[in-house]
Amino acid sequence: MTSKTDGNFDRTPLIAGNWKMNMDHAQGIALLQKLAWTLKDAKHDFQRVEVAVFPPFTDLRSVQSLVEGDGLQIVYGAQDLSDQDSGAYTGDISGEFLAKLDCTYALVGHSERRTVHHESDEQCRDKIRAAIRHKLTPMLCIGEGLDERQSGNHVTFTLEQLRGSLADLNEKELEGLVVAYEPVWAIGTGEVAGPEDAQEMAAAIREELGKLYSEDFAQATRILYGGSVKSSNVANILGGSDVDGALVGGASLDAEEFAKIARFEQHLLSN
Ligand SMILES: O=C[C@H](O)COP(=O)(O)O
Repeated sequence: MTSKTDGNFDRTPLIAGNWKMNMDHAQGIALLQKLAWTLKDAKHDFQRVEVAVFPPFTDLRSVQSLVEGDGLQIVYGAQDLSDQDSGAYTGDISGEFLAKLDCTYALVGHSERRTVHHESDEQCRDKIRAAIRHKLTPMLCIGEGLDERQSGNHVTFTLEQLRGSLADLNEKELEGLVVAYEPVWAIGTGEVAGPEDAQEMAAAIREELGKLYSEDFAQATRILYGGSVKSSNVANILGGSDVDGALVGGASLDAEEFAKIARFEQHLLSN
């Protein structure tokens, strides 16, 4: 096991920006251009720390053109996908369409999908299946609400979501899976789980993946933390040995701030 402070990572860290329902396609292009310039100026090594953005569906074609046209190393994904591939599903978006737009990732089961749209673990599992069918890497989001946290039931609750969302899926299909732990009470609220909380849950998730699959799979799977991550707290949060990156909401809408988050190593090394 290597530690982050000696300059080595067990897994390639991933800093992901979820724009949520912000940024039309013109704004999205301006944001992505600024992010790319800022990271280029900082000589960011994308092989060392991967950077991804999750724009709204309507931005994805423009994002694809910019990334391809300018040869950017930033990757991108969709905020959701349908569990179906085509047909009479008004308003839904097929993984097939997302694959045509060269998306790398698809978020599945973000807490805002689970709460606002009442998505169940079973639906999340079907969406993961759909992502896999179209060679999109699923980023499964799980995490407890305030009640579970306050009652001390947060680990049990979150691991149940993990098991429910992965039920019947095998290790081979899930290769590359990313899990994002997002305590709902810390999303967009300014409340941040402490580094110990993030590490506690990431370690529990990894242990559970080891039980469900193999130890190799568990060790290879990246586990991110999400919830009010900023440049001022990212280094602490990512200090935990099982926390492999961040899923960033609000702070990803500011190119300079998000670039600083992606450059978290600078903070780690100066600590
Ligand atoms: O997908 C991102 C998470 O919901 C975190 O959002 P936030 O950074 O605005 O709290």
